[in-house]
Amino acid sequence: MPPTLGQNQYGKAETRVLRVTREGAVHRLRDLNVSVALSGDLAEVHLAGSNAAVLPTDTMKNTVYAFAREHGIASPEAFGALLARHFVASGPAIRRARVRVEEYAWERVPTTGEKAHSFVRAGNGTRTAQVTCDGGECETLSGLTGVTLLNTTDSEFRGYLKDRFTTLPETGDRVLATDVTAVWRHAAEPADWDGSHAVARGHLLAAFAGTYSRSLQQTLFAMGSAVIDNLPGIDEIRLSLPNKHHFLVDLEPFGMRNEGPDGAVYIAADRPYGLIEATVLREGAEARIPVDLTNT
Ligand SMILES: O=c1[nH]c(=O)c2[nH]c(=O)[nH]c2[nH]1
Repeated sequence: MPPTLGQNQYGKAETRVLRVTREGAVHRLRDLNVSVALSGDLAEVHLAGSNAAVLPTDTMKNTVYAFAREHGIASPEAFGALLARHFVASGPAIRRARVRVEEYAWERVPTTGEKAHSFVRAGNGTRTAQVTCDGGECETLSGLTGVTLLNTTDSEFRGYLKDRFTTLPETGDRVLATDVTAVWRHAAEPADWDGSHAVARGHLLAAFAGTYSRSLQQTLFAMGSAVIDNLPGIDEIRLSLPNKHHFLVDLEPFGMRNEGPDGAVYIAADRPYGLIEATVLREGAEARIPVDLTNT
């Protein structure tokens, strides 16, 4: 029996687009990285070498730039939806279009006078969005990645299972640090995507800061719950939290005690790291965010 074709998709990955909007001397910008993936009835392309159903990926790239000029970029979600709706209708063979967007944030450099055209790249993570259109049905996911958080106290880890390979000492006071990747699903589309994202982000940060942590797992659930509890339009959130370990340095060889009310010195470990991942759902909601979406 000859081999058969399995799941396939194609598209243009990582089209970088900067949209500048000018209102006199006051400029605004949106800086995106857009990845398109189309799938459908594309067997003949792979099996017979017919390109009749293939919209070139080069055209997809051009469409991203042309849409940015023509429609502007209101938000990553709105721009992703414009593109996904366009591409899903691009040819009879295409059944599904998925558009992933990363947004790089810029802050204004404060300047004197009327001019407002200088920006500094904000270093607090990347906003993400994904719009998938299956025929006429579109679903939007929002999210963020690379938001680094750290608590210098209010974190303990003890009472865990121990076997003959366990060496980890129990601790009632440790550093808790992570790089947040989160993806959330909207049951109802917000009127203001940027506002909704800022509120969700704020609740994630506040819950990390405000939770007395007995484990990163517990903190994760508190962060996800804060979003579900405070944003009625969000039904599901998935979080991927690496445990960025900070171990107390052994300073005893130098006759020094490395703890006390005046602080301590930690090794900021790189690898390996714990990886804590979970989905938090509104009661009765369906789990639809793919488990590995937060890892790609
Ligand atoms: O918050 C934690 N959760 C774990 O599952 C775990 N495992 C571990 O070694 N340290 C930690 N910390």
